[in-house]
Amino acid sequence: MIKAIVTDIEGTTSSISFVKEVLFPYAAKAFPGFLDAHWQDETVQALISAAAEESGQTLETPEKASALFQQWIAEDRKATSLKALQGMIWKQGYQNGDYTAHLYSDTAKCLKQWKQHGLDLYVYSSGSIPAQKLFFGYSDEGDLTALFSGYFDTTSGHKQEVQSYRNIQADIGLPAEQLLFLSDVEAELDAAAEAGLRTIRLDREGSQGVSKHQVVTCFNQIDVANLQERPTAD
Ligand SMILES: CSCCC(=O)C(=O)COP(=O)(O)O
Ligand SMILES: [Mg+2]
Repeated sequence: MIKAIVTDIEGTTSSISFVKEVLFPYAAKAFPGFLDAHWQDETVQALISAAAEESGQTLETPEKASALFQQWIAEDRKATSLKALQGMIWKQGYQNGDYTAHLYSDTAKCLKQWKQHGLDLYVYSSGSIPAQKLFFGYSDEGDLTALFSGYFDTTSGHKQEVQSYRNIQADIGLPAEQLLFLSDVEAELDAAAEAGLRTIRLDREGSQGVSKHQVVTCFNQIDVANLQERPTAD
């Protein structure tokens, strides 16, 4: 039996456009001011050092660092340092009421039903864990953080790598075949399946074509009461 669900955010619980057209531009615009104000903070400096190492650049001024992060945002780079800094910047936007996090109309209802059915719920996103908590804490449907038993980000590994799902499975502490991973990205689902997880692809627009995985267009189509485990290969 499936005992826990691990869900992606962008394209799965929530629209890609909210992330790309609201969150990313907000962070890009706020980066220069944020880095000016927090340049001496120990945590920020550690993240700048990580970004300098990853990029091979010397980031000795807030201006140089801002330029790099703005380039990475434009490229949708999933760098852990960028994601941590974005999370810090988005906090202010959520707290000011500049936006709430988009959820598809079925998301909150189904997450609540699945939880009520006895399933443990987890998030796995490239957004940092603090950013994920803000996302579900300030969602269109209010604070949903109580529904989740845990959160995973790129500190568990990148989403298209098999080892990331092995790490997550070990942290959750359930056999891989009792975990269901939901995502809109085929390569993420392939990696999760290779680690032994059950997978379902979300095709929210109904336009993504063929998949090796079960495909649904909304969470309502996932019948958790009848979800079979992935057969174990032996
Ligand atoms: C925590 S919301 C912002 C998500 C984000 O930064 C991102 O890059 C989207 O990644 P996902 O793994 O959810 O597709
Ligand atoms: Mg996604």
